[in-house]
Amino acid sequence: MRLEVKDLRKSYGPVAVLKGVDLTVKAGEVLAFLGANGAGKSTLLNCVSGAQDADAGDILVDGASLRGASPRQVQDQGVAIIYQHFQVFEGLSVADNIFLGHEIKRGGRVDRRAQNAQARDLLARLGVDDIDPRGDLGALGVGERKVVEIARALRLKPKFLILDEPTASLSDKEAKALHEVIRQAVANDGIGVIYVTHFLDEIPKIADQVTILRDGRILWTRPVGEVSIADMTDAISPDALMSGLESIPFVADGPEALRLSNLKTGFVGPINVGLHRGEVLGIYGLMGAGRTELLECLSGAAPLSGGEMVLNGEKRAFSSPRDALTNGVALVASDRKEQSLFASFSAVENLMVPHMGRSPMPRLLRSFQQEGRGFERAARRLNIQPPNPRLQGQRFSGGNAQKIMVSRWLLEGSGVQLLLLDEPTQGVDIGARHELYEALADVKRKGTTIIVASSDATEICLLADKVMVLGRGQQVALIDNPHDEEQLIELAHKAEHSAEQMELT
Ligand SMILES: Nc1ncnc2c1ncn2[C@@H]1O[C@H](COP(=O)(O)OP(=O)(O)OP(=O)(O)O)[C@@H](O)[C@H]1O
Repeated sequence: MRLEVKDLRKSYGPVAVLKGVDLTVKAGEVLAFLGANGAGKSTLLNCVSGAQDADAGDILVDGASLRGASPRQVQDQGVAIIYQHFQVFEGLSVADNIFLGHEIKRGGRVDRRAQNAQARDLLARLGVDDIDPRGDLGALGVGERKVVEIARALRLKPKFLILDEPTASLSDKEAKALHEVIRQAVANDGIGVIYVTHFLDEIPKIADQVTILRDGRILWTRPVGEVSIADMTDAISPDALMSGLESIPFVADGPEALRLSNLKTGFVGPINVGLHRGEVLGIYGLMGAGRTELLECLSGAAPLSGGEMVLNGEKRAFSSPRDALTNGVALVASDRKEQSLFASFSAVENLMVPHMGRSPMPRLLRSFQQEGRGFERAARRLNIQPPNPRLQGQRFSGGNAQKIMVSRWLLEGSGVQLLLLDEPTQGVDIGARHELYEALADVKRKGTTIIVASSDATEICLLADKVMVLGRGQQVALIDNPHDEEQLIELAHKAEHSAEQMELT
């Protein structure tokens, strides 16, 4: 049994994105599907899943064509897709999520007992026995939520499963558990998997074959045992700057730029930390630990409910992100397509957001030429594709949208003194990730204080001068010059676990 993509082509207006793609996945095989931001991966997945129509070519499952099929028909033909953005719902039980849209009914009513029993069996087949099908999905961590999505997909007994960046916001430990679940699914049911990721380290752990999509065409497909991480990096991003990635030493100079004393917001706190100009604080914790909530409070998007924040010697509590921005504090949110990117604004307008409210000149009189040059510089620096300043924000691929969001605050004259970044490299390809680290190092050198939250312990150790570990809203550790990734992972998991125990007792 095989899923075949044959000479698939797709253009958006005059821009050809897929230029004749051929791809084969066999039953019982995991194919890692890799490519730089904007290479066309999502476009291909959307054509396969029926979400978009290809212009030419074919998609075959066991010889039967899927061209022109609706997403429902594609699902009925045995192809399931799990998107990066979660499509499970809090407020519903795990079993209700698994059976959503396909409820088991008895006498016209949902048979919860049968659903719970079948959900338990499904999870057990994946080697998972610690998720209660009756429990609310809201109580689960992100790794477990992904497992629930996989169980839901497998309930329809697909022949092929497509996973789009499934580990994007998972800790290393959660990713490992998810790999095990996928391996079980492949071993039990012989399904074929297409696995899209930007984390090259996980490829040898999960994939059998590796395919590289570059610029709308397949560059090569090879067995995983025959390629190194360097081969993959080079194929994805030939110009990537891979050497010289080192932490930049930080020397405290002058008074503190930021002091948080017993700060509380929602379930988070008390938080205590002091930072200087040019110092980088990493916030490490599992999803749900309170990282985003803390950043939102500092950026004026969520209220401060206790303690205080002192910025450059003045006590502050921002009433809105705009208020924060006026005072030199900016946040790049993790869900940029939802929260930060203006979908209908052009790329250059998105980039110029920090300057808009401040420019004394009316919009029409501002220098388009200057803005264009700013965009050109940012596009060159982070390889924003396509480098078209007039393209609407919503037309950029996920990773390129992220590059635009971060670039906003890296431009000269953005006036930012405290830069808050939530998962800044999520969805960003290997080459651009390194460019982004370099760009942040520049910002740091110029004296901007940075707080960066990430679920990637390696990234935290590389960027941060100091790391705060959060677990269920509590500050569980503050470590200077972090270098031990395992220690961070252990601390975060332990904090989560002991909080769970405390709740149970
Ligand atoms: N609706 C659209 N209109 C115009 N161009 C589009 C549209 N959707 C995508 N594109 C362009 O198609 C190209 C491929 O995008 P796609 O999302 O498939 O890339 P990707 O490989 O999934 O990238 P990423 O790793 O960043 O998610 C990009 O250059 C993008 O700007």
